[in-house]
Amino acid sequence: MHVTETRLMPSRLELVRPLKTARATYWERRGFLVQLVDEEGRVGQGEAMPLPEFGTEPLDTCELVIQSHLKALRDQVFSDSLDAIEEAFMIPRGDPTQWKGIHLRVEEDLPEAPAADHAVELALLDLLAQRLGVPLSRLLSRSARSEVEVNALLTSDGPQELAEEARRAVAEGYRTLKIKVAGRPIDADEARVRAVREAVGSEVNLRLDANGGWSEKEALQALERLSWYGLELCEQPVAPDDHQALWRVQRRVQFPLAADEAIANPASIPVLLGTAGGMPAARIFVLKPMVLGGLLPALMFARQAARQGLGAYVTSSLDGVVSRAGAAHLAAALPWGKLASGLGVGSLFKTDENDPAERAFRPVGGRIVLPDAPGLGLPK
Ligand SMILES: O=C(O)CCC(=O)c1ccccc1C(=O)O
Ligand SMILES: [Mg+2]
Repeated sequence: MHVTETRLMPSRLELVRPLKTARATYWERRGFLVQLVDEEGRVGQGEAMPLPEFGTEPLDTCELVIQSHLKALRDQVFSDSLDAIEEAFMIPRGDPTQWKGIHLRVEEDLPEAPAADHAVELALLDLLAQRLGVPLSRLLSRSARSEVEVNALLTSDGPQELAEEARRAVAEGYRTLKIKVAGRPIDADEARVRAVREAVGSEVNLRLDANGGWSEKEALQALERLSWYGLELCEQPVAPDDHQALWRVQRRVQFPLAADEAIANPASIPVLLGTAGGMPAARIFVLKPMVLGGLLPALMFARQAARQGLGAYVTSSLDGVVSRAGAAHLAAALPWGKLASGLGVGSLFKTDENDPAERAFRPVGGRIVLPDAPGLGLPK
């Protein structure tokens, strides 16, 4: 492919109402849209929405690194392959006269910037899949599924409102509900989880997310009490850097724990997966492409987890539709499709309901049916 033109535009999304997690409260999201144009006028799209509380770079670093990547890509010609895209983000070794393809990270002093890498990787993947005439999910895996199940993220605070929101989600067709917990007394969370379970009955999966907001002792107390209501899993019950605590809590509870914030640090991945010698610290991994630096690193992680007998699912990090589209294609390409993905956040933003891209990736009946068009399949 030949990148003849690059574009970078700021983007901003306002939430309908603030989203409170144990880690931060979000009112809006800011980031960048990237477009890459090839020699035949095709346009590949990518997006960065950094989430520094989850280990990505801040907004200003993100912009600088995207600019550096775009400069390195402009007027370059390279092979139409996933390998070429994967290699572009690695620091090349050895004799520079022997280097093949493109290299975006030649300068060692370019800061780590997973959200910036994500944006440029996604635009390259969209463009490559369009050039090859296949949906992005099929480019990632020949056995990709055509649709993905998603969870409903419930955002109310009080038990009654939460129960009402849960009822609406189940009536819409969602089979998995996700509730943010921690950052409040355990009694309050118990009242919330109980209200939801009573509202929706025993067949619906209830998934919790503590966003690292409990101490080990609190996590054990809370999860013992909340497990009474039947839990599918709990994301990140304890602090992200305490893998030992995660492992100890996992040994004490009957349902799987999912490592989310913990996997942002690449150095901890072998410990979490159990490939460093010990037991895995969690049974499931939450893959946020924005935090992991793109779809390809996330897919590698999922394949490694599957080899260890561990599960994985994809969630957005409260992103715009371009990122959510990419994450949906990744979810369809994961080795396991059993766990619902966290991609139904479009309705949390003040976006135009009739925007064709939002419509294409909005869950219907609790699932997203991927477009059949080449690339991301984002309508023009
Ligand atoms: O999983 C979902 O439904 C949406 C993603 C989500 O909950 C989230 C959104 C922004 C920041 C962190 C998280 C999280 O999973 O911890
Ligand atoms: Mg989470």
